Amino acid sequence: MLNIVADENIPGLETWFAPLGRVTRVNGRTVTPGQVRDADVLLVRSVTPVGADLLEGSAVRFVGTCTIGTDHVDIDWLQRAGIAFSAAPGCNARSVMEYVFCALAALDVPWWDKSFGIVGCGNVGGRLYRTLRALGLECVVYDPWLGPEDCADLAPLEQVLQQQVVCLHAPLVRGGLHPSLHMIGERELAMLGHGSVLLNAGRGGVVDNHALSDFISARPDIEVVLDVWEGEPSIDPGLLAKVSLGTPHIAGYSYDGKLAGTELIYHALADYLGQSASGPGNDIQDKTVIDCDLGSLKGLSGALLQIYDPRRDDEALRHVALGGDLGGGFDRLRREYPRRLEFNHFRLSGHGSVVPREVARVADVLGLEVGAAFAVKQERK
Ligand SMILES: NC(=O)C1=CN([C@@H]2O[C@H](COP(=O)(O)OP(=O)(O)OC[C@H]3O[C@@H](n4cnc5c(N)ncnc54)[C@H](O)[C@@H]3O)[C@@H](O)[C@H]2O)C=CC1
Ligand SMILES: O=C(O)C(=O)[C@H](O)COP(=O)(O)O
Repeated sequence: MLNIVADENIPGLETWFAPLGRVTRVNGRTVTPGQVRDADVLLVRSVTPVGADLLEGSAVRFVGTCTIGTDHVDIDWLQRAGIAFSAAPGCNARSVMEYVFCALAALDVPWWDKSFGIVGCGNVGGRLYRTLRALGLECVVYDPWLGPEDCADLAPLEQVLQQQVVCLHAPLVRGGLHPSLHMIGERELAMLGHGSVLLNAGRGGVVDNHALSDFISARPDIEVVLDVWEGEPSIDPGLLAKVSLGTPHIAGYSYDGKLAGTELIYHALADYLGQSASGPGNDIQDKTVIDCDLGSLKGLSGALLQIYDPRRDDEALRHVALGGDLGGGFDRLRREYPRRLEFNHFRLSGHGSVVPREVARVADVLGLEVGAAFAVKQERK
């Protein structure tokens, strides 16, 4: 029987993988070579460094990470060792995009009236870019691997950093032509415009956290939102104290996104094993009704917070920091993360009887259903 060793934080682990083999749960942060030596398959999330140190001499023939990011995996070594590898591209991209809008709503930023800069325009940044453009917002993109045929709004990094909201969605790349490690340092931070928002939901190391900490002290006009940090889970409590919103690397933690990661790796493993399998499906419920004010875009922004309010994650992280065990608390918050569903599981409804056409349009672009109780107001031209 196939021996599958897997991070215990993979949702739906037994439901999905038990039909393929015997599943042994391990702690992804502390898994040892001894625990994987006799495994055929290793399934991880982003907290497990995977390479020679863990797998040399093991029986592992397939590694799957149920995440978008792959910076924790030494893919070249796996290739040299003849070990098959799969990641889960795009699985939680919508979750991260929704985090961006909810974070802006939580900071009371009128996002429908801002210019945006995006660094890294792949599954996450690209989804955000297309949504912003569909909303009619100004948005420029820095991505050194893209050309004008991929994106009409490419711009130099300097220009991207001068927008009112700057969103970082680059992977952590340590070498090669375009390394991203500390690509946002003292010099780049100084390019941010007065009163702008800087949000990092890519990887902590893309921003020099030490430089960022000094920068925030000198520039209190900038709102910084950090979901990812250098040194996770033992992040800098001084930096946490300074940011406007700080969350424990959960931007991609919608239940849908996590489950999609599991599902993609399940199919990759089934393919590798030469099995055709449809899998067990998911148990995500139908629409929840949100009672809200849809009389204005500000009201719609408030409705987003009823779906997901990142201030709760921020408060929980600050609370564990006060307790003294920030590293342990950071991981515990992630392990015990509540089930958060994406926008398409909600129907906006509530007081008032008409919704301005613009609000209905924006809700639609964001993937939110407006309840039938509302008649969309036909504004006079
Ligand atoms: N906070 C969270 O919970 C999550 C964070 N992530 C992070 O976000 C990253 C991006 O995710 P996806 O868009 O799905 O990945 P992707 O691989 O689809 O796209 C990454 C994009 O970044 C670009 N890029 C590479 N080097 C760059 C550089 N030096 N400067 C600017 N752009 C660069 C690539 O050309 C590509 O277009 C992931 O690698 C992961 O590290 C992903 C999911 C959840
Ligand atoms: O998919 C990615 O890449 C992410 O950043 C994940 O949201 C990270 O989640 P964990 O693997 O750390 O649980």
